Amino acid sequence: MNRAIDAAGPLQGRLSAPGDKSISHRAALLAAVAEGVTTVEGYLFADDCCATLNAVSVLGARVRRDGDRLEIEGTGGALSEPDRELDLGNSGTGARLLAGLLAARPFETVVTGDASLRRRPMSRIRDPLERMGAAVELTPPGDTLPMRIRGGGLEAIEYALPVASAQVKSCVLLAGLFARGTTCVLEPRPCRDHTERLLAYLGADIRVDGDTIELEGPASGGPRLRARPIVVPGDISSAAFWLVAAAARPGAEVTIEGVGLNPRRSGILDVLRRMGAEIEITEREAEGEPLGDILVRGRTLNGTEVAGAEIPNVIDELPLIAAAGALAEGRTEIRDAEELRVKESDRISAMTAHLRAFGAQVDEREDGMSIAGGARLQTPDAPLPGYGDHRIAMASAVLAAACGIPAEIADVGCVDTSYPQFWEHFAALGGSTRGIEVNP
Ligand SMILES: O=C(O)C1=C[C@@H](OP(=O)(O)O)[C@@H](O)[C@H](O)C1
Ligand SMILES: C=C(OP(=O)(O)O)C(=O)O
Repeated sequence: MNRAIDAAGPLQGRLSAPGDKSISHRAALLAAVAEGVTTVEGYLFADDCCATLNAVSVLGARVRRDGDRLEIEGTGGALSEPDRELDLGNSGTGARLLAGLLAARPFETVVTGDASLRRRPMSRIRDPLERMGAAVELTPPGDTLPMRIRGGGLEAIEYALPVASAQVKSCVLLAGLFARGTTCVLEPRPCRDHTERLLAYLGADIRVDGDTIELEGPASGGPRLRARPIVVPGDISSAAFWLVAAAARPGAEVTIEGVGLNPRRSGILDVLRRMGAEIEITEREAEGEPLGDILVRGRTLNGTEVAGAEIPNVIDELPLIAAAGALAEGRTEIRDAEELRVKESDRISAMTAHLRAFGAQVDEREDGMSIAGGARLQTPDAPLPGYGDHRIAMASAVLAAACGIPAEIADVGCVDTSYPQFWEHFAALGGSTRGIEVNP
């Protein structure tokens, strides 16, 4: 299915962001090894997080869904041997975090995923898990999925992350929950800390001091995570689509309610403010992760630079920041973002191609791109490929909405990976889009 975005006026209105994808994965995984029944409100029922739920239920956690509410009866750590391969679909987070839990179990599991996930690098989790004592076999030649893990008998390690990746950090911590001794992880740059927060909330013995995280393994037997209710905030990475669509278009005014404002995730607000966006935040009372409503009024934006320590904070918003750069006056530089090349698609080359199709001038670099703003954007000559990558498809839809010109995005099914209500929300804010059946 393709999607046509019609020319329309500036977006207006308010809506609630869907549940946070990163926190939903962690809620499912930690509840599965906790003692007792965890209730989860606001879980993201999108393809990625449903794949994680499915995996934990195959591993013996009891999962019940009642409307938007989820109940997960934990195994207390004793995940059971699965009777089939675990397919994490498109989800890097699901596959890499789950591997941390499987590394602790004395049986063999095969973890696989869709064609995109089977291209993504997995040696980054194999290396620390093997040092802890698990046997992890990846598929040659690229050390990718399918991955065969045989775990058990883990020893804690001290691990300096070679890449600033919250997935690798979390994988090591989840294994460390079951390892003998104190697991210590050092981050080269701050990346999202939802795992640390949730572990602390569920009673793990975890300490964070600057760039160092220490986690105690079980004193005896299993971990002592105790089920407690989890409320998942709205996903700032999903809210960001509307924030950018509104910020870059004079006349737009959009409020996104209930958005998670974890300081390691909210860099998109800093970037947009640097570009001149008008943003007002109303914080809300919340336990756990900080939360608030975000109001954005549209203006003409200016270019900016995004690099260094800011990159992990905005890693999933970079396609959108590139789109904002094409809409801004002046130059936008994105550097130190080579990780984008190993996401669901090569997001540097995908966004370069899309922005050029809209008429923007872009220099592609190995670790980012340089975008000359101020170009007169136009309708692309042909439907833009979605590259099977939800963020690319949605960022390009937003670019069309923000400049008010028609465009067609191909194969938009990938949007369900993280944001199944995306088109509905687009319409709720006054956008006009149409599904187009494409004959095979
Ligand atoms: O831990 C997480 O939930 C995530 C970490 C990031 O990946 P990396 O750890 O590969 O940087 C991010 O891109 C992904 O969407 C979610
Ligand atoms: C990179 C992403 O997710 P994952 O790594 O979990 O596939 C994303 O959602 O942009």
